Amino acid sequence: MAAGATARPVAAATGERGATVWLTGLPSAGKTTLARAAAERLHATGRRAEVLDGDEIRRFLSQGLGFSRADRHTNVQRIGFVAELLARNGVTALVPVIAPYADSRDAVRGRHEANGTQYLEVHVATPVEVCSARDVKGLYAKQAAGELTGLTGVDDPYEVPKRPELRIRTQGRSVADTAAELHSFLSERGLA
Ligand SMILES: Nc1ncnc2c1ncn2[C@@H]1O[C@H](COP(=O)(O)OS(=O)(=O)O)[C@@H](OP(=O)(O)O)[C@H]1O
Ligand SMILES: Nc1ncnc2c1ncn2[C@@H]1O[C@H](COP(=O)(O)OP(=O)(O)O)[C@@H](O)[C@H]1O
Repeated sequence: MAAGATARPVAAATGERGATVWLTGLPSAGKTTLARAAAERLHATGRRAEVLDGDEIRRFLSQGLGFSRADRHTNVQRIGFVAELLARNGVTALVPVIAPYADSRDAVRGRHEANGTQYLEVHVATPVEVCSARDVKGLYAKQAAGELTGLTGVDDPYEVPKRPELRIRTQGRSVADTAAELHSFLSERGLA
């Protein structure tokens, strides 16, 4: 039997539709906050959801990879592979990972489509000035101090998604407001 062919009936048996929901955006854009809020709301209604946290993945699945273009591509493909496995088994895989290159994101989308698995790209569209002011992990300050180079959106590329399924603006909005927008979007897609 072809690899993967055994997995699909599981989702059918539980009646749950899965999907990969990839939240792409700059560091401190709000990807993790929104992914966790979405998972919490899905869990509260008994839905199966997992957050594939970028930092955790880099610790376990992508240990040793850095932030070169090639390493970021490899990281994104690995995460995409795992997300698709979850999604095809009825789980909503929420992926708050920068994924700065359009061709990397498109390759992940392509594999989902080839497997008939729903893939939704959500651009967490927060301007770099706002991200830099939030600076959750102190990376923007480190870059400004010359202690870090290759920071996405500052001195490393971020290719803005041209046709995401959803673009969420977070500037000047509360987390509750943007989380509600994401939840409504998931509801419209039959995922919540
Ligand atoms: N140089 C550089 N550029 C961008 N990000 C950096 C860098 N160095 C460390 N970090 C931190 O790494 C976190 C995980 O990155 P990702 O795996 O999401 O990135 S990628 O998709 O592989 O580009 C990412 O997490 P988030 O802040 O949650 O986006 C950053 O905090
Ligand atoms: N409307 C909003 N949506 C999401 N995050 C917001 C919003 N407004 C402010 N924030 C804050 O921005 C920060 C985003 O951090 P985080 O979610 O870790 O970003 P990322 O995962 O993209 O690096 C959090 O401290 C969050 O509370």
